[in-house]
This record gives sequence, C-alpha cells and structure tokens, in this order.
Amino acid sequence: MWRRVASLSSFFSSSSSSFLPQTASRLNAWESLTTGIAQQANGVIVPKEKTPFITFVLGGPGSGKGTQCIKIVETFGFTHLSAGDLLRREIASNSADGAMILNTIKEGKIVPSQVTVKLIQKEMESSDNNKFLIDGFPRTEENRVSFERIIGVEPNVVLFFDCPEEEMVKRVLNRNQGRVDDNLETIKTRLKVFEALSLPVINYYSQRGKLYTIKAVGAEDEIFEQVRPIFTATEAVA
Ligand SMILES: Nc1ncnc2c1ncn2[C@@H]1O[C@H](COP(=O)(O)OP(=O)(O)OP(=O)(O)O)[C@@H](O)[C@H]1O
Ligand SMILES: O=c1ccn([C@@H]2O[C@H](COP(=O)(O)O)[C@@H](O)[C@H]2O)c(=O)[nH]1
Ligand SMILES: [Mg+2]
Repeated sequence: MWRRVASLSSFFSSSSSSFLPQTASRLNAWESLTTGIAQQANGVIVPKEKTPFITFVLGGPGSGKGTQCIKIVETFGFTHLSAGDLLRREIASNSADGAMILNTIKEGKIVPSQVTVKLIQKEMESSDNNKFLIDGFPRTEENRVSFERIIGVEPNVVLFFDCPEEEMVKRVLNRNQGRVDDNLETIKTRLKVFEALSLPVINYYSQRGKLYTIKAVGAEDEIFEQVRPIFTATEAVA
C-alpha cells in the first residue's frame, strides 16, 4: 500500500523548512515517490510503505478501456481513475471549469492538461492504494509531459486497446449511457484526435518498452485473458 503521509502538493513548494537541512527539505514529488521517503508538511521525514504502480490505459473511443479496467480492478486490486469520468464529475458539480469541460467534450477535443492532471493528482493523493489504473490519459504528448512534470513519475505499464475504427464507432453508438459525445459527429472528431494526438503517445511508450498492445476485438472475457498475464507477471516481481 502507498501510505500517504502528506499531500503531494506540499512537496511542490520551494520553501524550505528551518528545521531541516536543505537537501531534506527540498524533497520534491519525484524524489518522494521514487525513494519511498515522504516529507510531512511540518518537515518530518517518514518512510512510505511503497512507491506507486501506475498503469496508463489507452485506446480509441469505445475500444473497451473502461470495461477492461473494471475487470483489472476486480482481479488485481487497482484503483481506477478514468480521466473522462473525473472531467464529467467536474461538469456535474458545476465547478468553475465545468462549462469549458462540457464544451470541449461535446466537440471531442482535449481539455487543457493542467485541469486534467490536477484532478488525477487529487485522486492519487487521497487514495490509500498505491496501484493506479489511469484510464483515457494521457491523450496527447502535452498531457504526458504535464503528468510527468506535475506528478513526477512515469507509468510502469501502458496498455493499448487496439480496435478497428468501425467496431469502435458501433460500440460507442450502442453504448446508451447518455454521454454528450456519443454521437456520430463527435465520434468522427474523437477518432481524428486519437490518430493525430494520442497515437504519438502510444508510440512514445512503445519506444520506451512499456507498451502492451491488446487486440480489443472479441468477447470481453477473451480480451481480459490477454490482459491478465501482464499483471500476473508484474505481481510476481513486486
Ligand atoms: N469486447 C467487447 N465487445 C463488444 N462490446 C464491448 C466490448 N467491450 C466493451 N464493449 C462495449 O462497448 C462500449 C464501449 O466500451 P467502453 O466504455 O469500455 O470503452 P472505452 O474505451 O472506455 O470508451 P471511451 O473512450 O469512449 O470512454 C460499451 O457499451 C461496452 O459495454
Ligand atoms: O485526459 C482526458 C480524458 C478525456 N478528455 C475528454 O473527455 C472525453 C471523454 O473521455 P473518455 O476517456 O472517452 O471518457 C474525451 O473525448 C475528451 O474530450 C480529455 O480532454 N482529456
Ligand atoms: Mg471509457
């Protein structure tokens, strides 16, 4: 378990504690997460139980990311953070960014990185778990860089649900969950955005040796059988 002892935000402060030597008081988020050492707001250094294990779950609209995340959570005990769900929650709560987020989602475009990363960061900070499935993010290279800069870590695993466009369109149009972006016009834009902006992120992680491509056609359980060994293998070395 990733036991939080202080808000990650407190690590971003450049101010140093008068009680600690400079090196200790300047522990940033990256150092904290990767060294297993955390610094409380009062400057006290305490060991964390474990560093977080982050999986990015990528794929086009309707490729089955959310569906498979539910199975991964059930089987491997991850905390599921769907970036789209976090954004939709912002709309529902009438937050200051709500109207902007709604318009962006309706158009099938991408919400500014800072907004999305902050929402993810807040969820990670408040979780007792140290295993996160970040679903539908990063969608752009800018998202990726922003996450690495603000959160200070890279993913351990990146899943790519590879699905033909025709199948994705069919699934989205049949989804029936009342989503404002589940219509043909928005899907066309989402597919273009996926190809132009999200595929480069997938290629980046492929080059880093972190990408696992899943053939996302067929029965849900069959697809999960491609996913299962990835996490069984990582559990074995943990
Ligand atoms: N293997 C499958 N075969 C047929 N339908 C599927 C399969 N997996 C998921 N679905 C259905 O397709 C629709 C889209 O799936 P899901 O919501 O998991 O996709 P997603 O990748 O999360 O999409 P989005 O990016 O739009 O959130 C849902 O209605 C889901 O029940
Ligand atoms: O990182 C993100 C994730 C999502 N969005 C916007 O939300 C919709 C829906 O996302 P789903 O993952 O399909 O639920 C997406 O089309 C984007 O408009 C985003 O901007 N950034
Ligand atoms: Mg989804």
